[in-house]
Amino acid sequence: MTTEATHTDQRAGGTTHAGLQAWVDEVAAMTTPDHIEWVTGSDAEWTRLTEKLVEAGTFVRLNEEKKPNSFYAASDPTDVARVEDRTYICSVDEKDSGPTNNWMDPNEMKDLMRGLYAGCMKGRTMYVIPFVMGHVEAENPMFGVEITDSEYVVVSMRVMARTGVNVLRRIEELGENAKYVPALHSVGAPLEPGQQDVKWPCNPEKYIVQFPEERMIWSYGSGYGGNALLGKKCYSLRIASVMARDEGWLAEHMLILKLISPEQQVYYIAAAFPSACGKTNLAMLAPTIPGWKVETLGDDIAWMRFGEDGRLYAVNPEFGFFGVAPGTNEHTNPNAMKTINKGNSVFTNVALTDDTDIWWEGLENTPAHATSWKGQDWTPDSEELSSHANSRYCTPIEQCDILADEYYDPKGVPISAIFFGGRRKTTVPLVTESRDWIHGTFMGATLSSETTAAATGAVGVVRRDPMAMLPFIGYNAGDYFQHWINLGKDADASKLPKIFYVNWFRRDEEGAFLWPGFGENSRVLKWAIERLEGKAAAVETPIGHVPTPESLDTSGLDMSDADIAAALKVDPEEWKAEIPQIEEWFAKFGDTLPTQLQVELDGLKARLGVE
Ligand SMILES: Nc1nc2c(ncn2[C@@H]2O[C@H](COP(=O)(O)OP(=O)(O)OP(=O)(O)O)[C@@H](O)[C@H]2O)c(=O)[nH]1
Ligand SMILES: O=C([O-])CC(=O)C(=O)O
Ligand SMILES: [Mn+2]
Repeated sequence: MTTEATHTDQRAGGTTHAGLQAWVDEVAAMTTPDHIEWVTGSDAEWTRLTEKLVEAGTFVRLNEEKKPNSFYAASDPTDVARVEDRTYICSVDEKDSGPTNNWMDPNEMKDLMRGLYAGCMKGRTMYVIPFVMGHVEAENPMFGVEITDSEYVVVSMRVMARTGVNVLRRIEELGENAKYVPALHSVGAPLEPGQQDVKWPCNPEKYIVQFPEERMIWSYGSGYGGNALLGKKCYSLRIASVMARDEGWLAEHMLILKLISPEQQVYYIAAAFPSACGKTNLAMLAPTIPGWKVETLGDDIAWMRFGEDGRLYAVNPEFGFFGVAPGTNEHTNPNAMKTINKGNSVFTNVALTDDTDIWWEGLENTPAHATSWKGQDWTPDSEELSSHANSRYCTPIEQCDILADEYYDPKGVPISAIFFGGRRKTTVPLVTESRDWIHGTFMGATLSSETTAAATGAVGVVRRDPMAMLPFIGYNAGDYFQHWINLGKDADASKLPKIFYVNWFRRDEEGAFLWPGFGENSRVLKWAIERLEGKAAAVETPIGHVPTPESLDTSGLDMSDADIAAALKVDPEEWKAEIPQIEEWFAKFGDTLPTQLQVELDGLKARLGVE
């Protein structure tokens, strides 16, 4: 045997876990890759794969001085965001996918996709990525194995999840008792012998499919973000939400932050905002109010279980940040900037500067010339944007200077407050406190937001996005609401997190944001904490408790009293206009809508004086 062949054999790897090996063999027989590699997670492997991506033109190595060990990628212009209309929950019973998900019979879907998968990895390498969401030392480690034919995915998965040989060894130790989510991914672009590859292989036909009963994921056609990094939305939200329903916990689209008061009191807060509505920014907040400090635990996903003390504990299952690039800068998110400047990151669909650094709209030091994400010359006078609105940085969480030590605790942190928030130009005030858990669940269930570029489709359209989970609930959303209510009912009410509804995005008549946001959002965190402590005043309104102008700390804030009042305003007329939309939304659920939510709606109508 030649040295080269030995080397290849080592890479080929394999596992002593019979079930896993059988699945890998079955997928290989179906997709017919040229090679199979078991991903180890070693540095040498990272170097080899990133070099391969550079050679293929998918990656450009960035300036070592500015972004060490970092890469720029531009995707195919048709493959830039999650594809919600191509995302399916293939439960056995259609009813279980509910009115908010696409559904197809699981057997029909498998037949269809087997047709697509047949030979789809021809000419490519099939990578097997053992990973764990959360801690490998957790009581029930949440394993997954992603099979993919994309090196970009392998490299990104290494940043976003704990991957590699240590995880595989743990799966093998647990043997057939090890539960793992099989997650199959292909870009759907086989290569004929001698055929030149493109920089960003993908297929115009895309399917992002969850099989909830089997805890299994099949993804085809896309190489980007939540479509392809299957540990993230597909597993940690869609599949995990089904596990959570069955086992009595919550898998949520939430950041987790640690707030430290000037008196050194510590509070943990979780917050759910729809995609591209401010989770990463709030998670890494640099408070503008003196003496307050924020540390980060997570920016996108929270798994929450009740602890023995009756409190709700949250862990972040991820290992990196997949953050929206545009708008990120030294002012809005200095902590993200520090994190990415340490390197070891992948930047997708941003602009490439002439000194091989990256740039995007909103970043400081606008270059006189750059190459846009579409590969075109770009100058500040260009009509087109340099970066796609859903361009992203993918960066290791451990590089974040303000990462809280508790991130490493598999038990998680006890949550004191949950924020729901959306992007609304009108109607929704800066912050509203719910009366109790059920009212808070109602706020979450009726959460609305303007659509963003994080998913394909129209941007800026107001839609209901319950708990910021509309694209991520892996089952019937009516049952999901009931699950939230049940968890509250079974808990000690005094230990439940308090629920708040926030909106950083209200506009004035000229269309400008009323609230400065970002670091100033610390003022809202402070008010919420003072409400928990019984220290801050509030006005009772038909929709809940909002701050009195005096109770919100506005010292040093450059904002007129009129603007503060406008940001906090509850306008009954605007809310009356909201009612038919909520009714239409609730009507979708038929008899799966929990009666408690109907009671909440009736109460709101009565308080607003709506018939
Ligand atoms: N006006 C305003 N914009 C904000 C604020 N916070 C975030 N944004 C902007 O909202 C966009 C998305 O913010 P992110 O924090 O990345 O959103 P996210 O919720 O983490 O998004 P996903 O990663 O898609 O789940 C960025 O362009 C931010 O600049 C805020 O307080 N005020
Ligand atoms: O999943 C993705 O592609 C990015 C993300 O966090 C979201 O859209 O919420
Ligand atoms: Mn997200």
